[in-house]
Amino acid sequence: MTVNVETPQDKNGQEFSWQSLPAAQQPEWPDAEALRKSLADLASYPPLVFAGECDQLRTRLAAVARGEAFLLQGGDCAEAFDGVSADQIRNKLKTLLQMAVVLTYAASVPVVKIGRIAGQYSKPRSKPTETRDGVTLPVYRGDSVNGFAFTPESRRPDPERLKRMYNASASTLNLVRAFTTGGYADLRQVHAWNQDFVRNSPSGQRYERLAKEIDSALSFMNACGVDPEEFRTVEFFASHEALVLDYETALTRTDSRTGKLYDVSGHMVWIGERTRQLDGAHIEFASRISNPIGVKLGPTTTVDEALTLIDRLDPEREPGRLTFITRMGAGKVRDRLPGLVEKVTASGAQVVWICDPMHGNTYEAETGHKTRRFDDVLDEVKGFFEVHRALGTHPGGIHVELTGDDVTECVGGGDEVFEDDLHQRYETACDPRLNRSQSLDLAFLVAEMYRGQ
Ligand SMILES: O=C[C@H](O)[C@H](O)COP(=O)(O)O
Ligand SMILES: C=C(OP(=O)(O)O)C(=O)O
Repeated sequence: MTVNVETPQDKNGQEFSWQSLPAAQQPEWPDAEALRKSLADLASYPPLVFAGECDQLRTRLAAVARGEAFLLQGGDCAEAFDGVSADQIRNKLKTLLQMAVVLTYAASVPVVKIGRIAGQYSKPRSKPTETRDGVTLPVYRGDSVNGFAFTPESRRPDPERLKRMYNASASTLNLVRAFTTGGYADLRQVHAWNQDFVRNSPSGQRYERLAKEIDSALSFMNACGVDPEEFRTVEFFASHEALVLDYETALTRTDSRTGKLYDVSGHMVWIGERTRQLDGAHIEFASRISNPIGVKLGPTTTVDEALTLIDRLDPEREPGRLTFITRMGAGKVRDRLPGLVEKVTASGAQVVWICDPMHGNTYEAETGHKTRRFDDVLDEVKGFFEVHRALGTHPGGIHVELTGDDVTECVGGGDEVFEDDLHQRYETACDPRLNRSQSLDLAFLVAEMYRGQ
C-alpha cells in the first residue's frame, strides 16, 4: 500500500475547498513567509499513517456501530514536546492497555483502542488572550503553535512548531508501534504493566486479581494448544483533534489505491465542539477526507445539526465512518442526549456513540485549579448508559483525558485526591486529566455498567 506525496493542493493545483471557508480557532501566524516554508516542508514529509490503516480502523469502528465492540479512546488533553520520552509514552500506553484488559475481560467485549496521542498538540481556547498581573498575552494554543511559558516570546505563534509537531508525532508513533507489536503488549505481560502500581493503590490491587484470572485462562488455553497471535500484539490507533488546518492540510494526501484524500497525520481525527460550524472550514475538511471522523457534540447541539452533520460527513451511511463524541456534562446528559440518539437512530444512520465525560464537567476549585470531580465523570458515563439502555441503542465507548502518571488534577477516585492536593502534581498544560488510578477505577466501573447493559 502506498500513499503519494502531493502538495497540499488538489489535482488541478487549486486550493482545497475548505481553504476558502472561515476557520475558527486558528493561530494568527505573525510571519507569512515562515509559515509558507514550514508548510512546504511538511507537505514533502512522508505520511505518519497509511490510508489502509485508517480503513482498518473504520472496519473496527463499524463493529462498534453494530454493537459488537466497545471503543476506548484516551490520552493527554494536550501532548507536549517535552513529554516525548520513553517513560511518559510507555506510562500512557500502559494505562490504556490496562483499561482495555479490564474492559475486555470484565465486560467480555472486544475493545477498539485509540490513543489521543501522536498528534494531540493543538488546543481550542475559550479566549484568545490570557491576563496575569495586568499583563495580557496571546493564550497558549498548544505546543504546535506557541509556548506555555507566560512571556511575549514564548506566546508568539511560531510555524516552525508545526514541524516539531510532525517530528514529535513521528517519534511517539514509532515507539507506540514498537511497544504494541514488539512484545510489550503481549497479554502474558498483564502483571508486568501493573508492577510499579499494585502495592499502594486499591485499583491496582483489584487489577492484580483480574490479571491472575487472565493468567489462569491463558495457561489453560496454552495447555490446550491455543496460543493465537492476537495475544501477543495489540492493535492500537492514533487520533487527535484536527484543529490547525494548515498542518492537517499539509498532511492531506491522495491515496494511490483509490484516488481518495486521507489526512495521514493520524488514523482518526475529530472536530471539536468549538469548530464544528456547519458552514466552516473544519467540517468541510472532514467531509473531504476518508479517515474515520469524530465530532464532539455538546449540550447545545440540536437534532437538525446532528442530522446535517451526518449528511455532510457520512452521506453513504457507512458504519464506522462517523463517531459522535457526546460531552454534555453530568447534569445535562439525561436531558439532552435522548432526543439526539432517538432522532439519529430513526434517520437510519449507524453512527458510533461514545461518551466524553470530561469536557462538560470542568470547574474551578477554590485553589484556582481547573479540575473535574471523578464522581461527575462517572455520573455522566452512567447517564450515557442509561439513555442508551432506555432507547435500545449501543453505548459504544468512552473518550477520556488521562495520563499514565500519578498527577493530582481531578478530584475523587478510589485513591482519593482532594482539592487541597491539587497543587501537588498539577502538570497539565490545559485541562485536568485522570491519573492512572482514577483511569483504572473508571475502567472497572464502566465494565460493570457494560455488563449490566
Ligand atoms: O480541552 C478543551 C479546551 O481546549 C479547553 O477546555 C479550553 O480551555 P479554556 O476554557 O481554558 O480555554
Ligand atoms: C477541546 C476538546 O474538547 P471539546 O471540543 O469537546 O471541548 C478536547 O477534547 O480536547
